Amino acid sequence: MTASERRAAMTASIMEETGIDEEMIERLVHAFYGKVRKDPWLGPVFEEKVADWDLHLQRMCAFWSSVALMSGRYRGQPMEKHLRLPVDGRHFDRWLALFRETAEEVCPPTAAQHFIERAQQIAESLELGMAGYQGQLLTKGERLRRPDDEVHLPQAEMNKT
Ligand code: HEM
Repeated sequence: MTASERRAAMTASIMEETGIDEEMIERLVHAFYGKVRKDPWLGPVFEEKVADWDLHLQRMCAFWSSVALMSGRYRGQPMEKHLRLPVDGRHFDRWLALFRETAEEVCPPTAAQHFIERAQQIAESLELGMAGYQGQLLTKGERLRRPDDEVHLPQAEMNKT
């Protein structure tokens, strides 16, 4: 068996076990970013960076296909794209809450769980990487917290301070 045949076999077996296919990934990615764009914590951070939403959504479908189905469709450097964003652990919590909510709405339970577990692991590694970039070494379970004036806060949060 060649490497690409092995990969195809692996993808086929994950699809069979989880029920995930490219169409489900597309529905999940589109529904999730629909919520992200309306979210007061996350929406403005994305609007600032993403000029071409069709392209972003295509990349995110390829990314999730690679992560969830091991299809190898995505090639990129996600860490590099996040290091300088004005966010901290509060934004990651929000991102994960929206992702979990959407996965549970769009996917059957086994598939939702498959996506959520991977999202949690990647979110944790992005947060750790971002902390390192800010000069903070997080211990296990510790969260990245940055000064309020270095991150994007929703209007309601800013009024509290
Ligand atoms: C606080 C949470 C997050 C925020 C605010 C955020 C924001 C963004 C933004 C603004 C971009 C576009 C960057 C650009 O085009 O310059 C982006 C790209 C991306 N994000 Fe996130 N992100 C977050 C969490 C995550 C998580 C948890 C994952 C994975 C599970 C993820 C995966 C990606 C990927 C794969 C890209 C595309 C990189 C590329 O263009 O190749 N992000 N993100």
